[in-house]
Amino acid sequence: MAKTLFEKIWDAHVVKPESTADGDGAPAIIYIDLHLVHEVTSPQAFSELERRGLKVRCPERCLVTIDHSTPTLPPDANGERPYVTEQAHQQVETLYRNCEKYGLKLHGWDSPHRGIVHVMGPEMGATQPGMTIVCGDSHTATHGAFGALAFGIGTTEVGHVMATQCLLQRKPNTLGIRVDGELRPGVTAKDVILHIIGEIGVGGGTGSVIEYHGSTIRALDMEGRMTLCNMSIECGARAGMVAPDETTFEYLKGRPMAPQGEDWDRAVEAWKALPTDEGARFDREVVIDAADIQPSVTWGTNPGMVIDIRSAVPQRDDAAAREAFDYMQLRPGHPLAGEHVDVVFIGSCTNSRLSDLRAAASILRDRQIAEGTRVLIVPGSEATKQAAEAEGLHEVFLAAGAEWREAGCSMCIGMNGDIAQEGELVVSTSNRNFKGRQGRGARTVLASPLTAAASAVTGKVTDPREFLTEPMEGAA
Ligand SMILES: CC(C)[C@H](C(=O)O)[C@@H](O)C(=O)O
Ligand code: SF4
Repeated sequence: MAKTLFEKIWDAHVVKPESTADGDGAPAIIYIDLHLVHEVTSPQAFSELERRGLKVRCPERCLVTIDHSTPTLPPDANGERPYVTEQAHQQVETLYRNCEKYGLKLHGWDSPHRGIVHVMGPEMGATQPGMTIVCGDSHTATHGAFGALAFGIGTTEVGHVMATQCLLQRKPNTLGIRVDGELRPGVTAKDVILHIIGEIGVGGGTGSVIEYHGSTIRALDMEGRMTLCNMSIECGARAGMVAPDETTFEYLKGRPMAPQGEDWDRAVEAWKALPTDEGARFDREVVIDAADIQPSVTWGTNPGMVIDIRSAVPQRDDAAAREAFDYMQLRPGHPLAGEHVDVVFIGSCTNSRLSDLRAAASILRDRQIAEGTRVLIVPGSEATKQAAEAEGLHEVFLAAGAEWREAGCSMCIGMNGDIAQEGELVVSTSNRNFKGRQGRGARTVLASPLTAAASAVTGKVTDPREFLTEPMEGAA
C-alpha cells in the first residue's frame, strides 16, 4: 500500500498500536530515537525519576543543552555570567547537576556546540531522516525538515521518555501543503511559512502532521526547510516535515553525529525509501502558488495575523482583531510599513542560522542602523557564531551599530532578560508575537531576516526589496 512519509516513520516506530477495542482506545506506544533536553522543561522530569528511583533508559539518545535562561552577554572579569535572576541561574545549575547524576552528556558553557536545541541538533548531525524526535519544547517541529517525525511534548512526557525511551501517542492525521513555483526576489522561507499560516489560520493545522512538498520546497536549502517546519506549531500542527533528498544528505554528510563510512551508505539507502509514495493520500491537502507570496509580516498578536508587507492592516472588526489593534497601536486600513521600529531582533530557532545571518549582513554591509533603533543579533549556536565570525559577519554587524551576542533563545522569549520595553515595536525574526512575549507591553512584528535588516537601516518597518539590487519583480 502506498504510504506517506509520516506513515512510514510512524509504522516503523510503533511498539504497540493504538487499541480501538474499548471505544476510546488506548494510545499507541511509540519508540523515540532522539530526546532533546533543555533546562526549562527537564527539572520536574528528573525529580519524577528521582521520586520513583528510576534511571535514564538511554542516555546516549539524549542531546542536552542550555539555551532559554542563558545570558547572551559574556561573563564579567571574574568569569561570572550575568544571569537575569537567581532562578535562571539555578535552572542552568540544576541541569548540570541532573546530567552529572543521570550520566547524560551536557553541552554546557564549555561546549563548542551549545546553542538553541533546535539549531544544534541539526548542526551536529544528531537530527536524521526517519527518526522520531521529541523535546519538551513546542518548536521541536523544526527537525522535521530532515524527514524526521519531530514534535514537542509536555514535562510529564519528558519523564516518560527518559524512563522508557517510549511515548504514548494517538496517531495524528496528515495534511499535505504543496507549494509550487519559484519564489520572487526578496521572498524567503520565513515569508513562505508566514504566508501559509496567514492563509490557513492559527488553527488550520490542528491535530495534523504537515508534509510540505512541491517544487518550491524542493528548491529550499536545509536552513530554509528548518525555518518552514519550525513554525508548523503556530498553525496548531503536531509536526511539520519535508521528505529527505540530496539536499538533506549533503547537509548531513560529515557532521559529528551523522553515520560514517559504510554506515553512511547504508543510512542513505534507507533514507531514500522514506519519501511519500506515488499514490499515497494525505487526509487533507492545501495548495499554494509561490508567485502569490510576498515578503510577509504579522500585524497582530498571533502568527496568523499576517499581511504582505505592502498591504494595509486589514479592515477587520472582530473581537480578536480589535484587541490586536489596541495592543499593537495600529489602525485598520493603514499600512504597517513605515511604522517606527524601536528594536530589531535577529535570532531564535526560526532564523538564527548562518544563512539568516548572511541574509541580514547582505543588507547591513556598509550601512548604518537608524538612530533610535536598537539591533540585537543573536546566533543560534556557538558553532554558528564561530562560522559567522570566520567569514567576518560580526564585523559587518558591529560596524553597522548592532549588538552581537552569545548564542541562545534571547529576545525570542526574553527568559534570560533580553527584553524590549513597554510599548516598543520589535521587528523580530522569531516565531511568536503573543502579547508580552518579548517583554511586557512590547509589540512584536514577525518578519524574515531580510525584512528585519532593512527595517534596522531605515528605523521603520521596511520592504526588503528596497535594498535588493536585482529588479523588483512583482513589486508595485
Ligand atoms: C520554554 C519552552 C517550553 C517554550 C516552548 O515550548 O516552545 C519556548 O521554547 C517557546 O518558544 O515558547
Ligand atoms: S528560540 Fe524561541 S521558539 Fe525557539 S526554543 Fe527558544 S524560546 Fe522557543
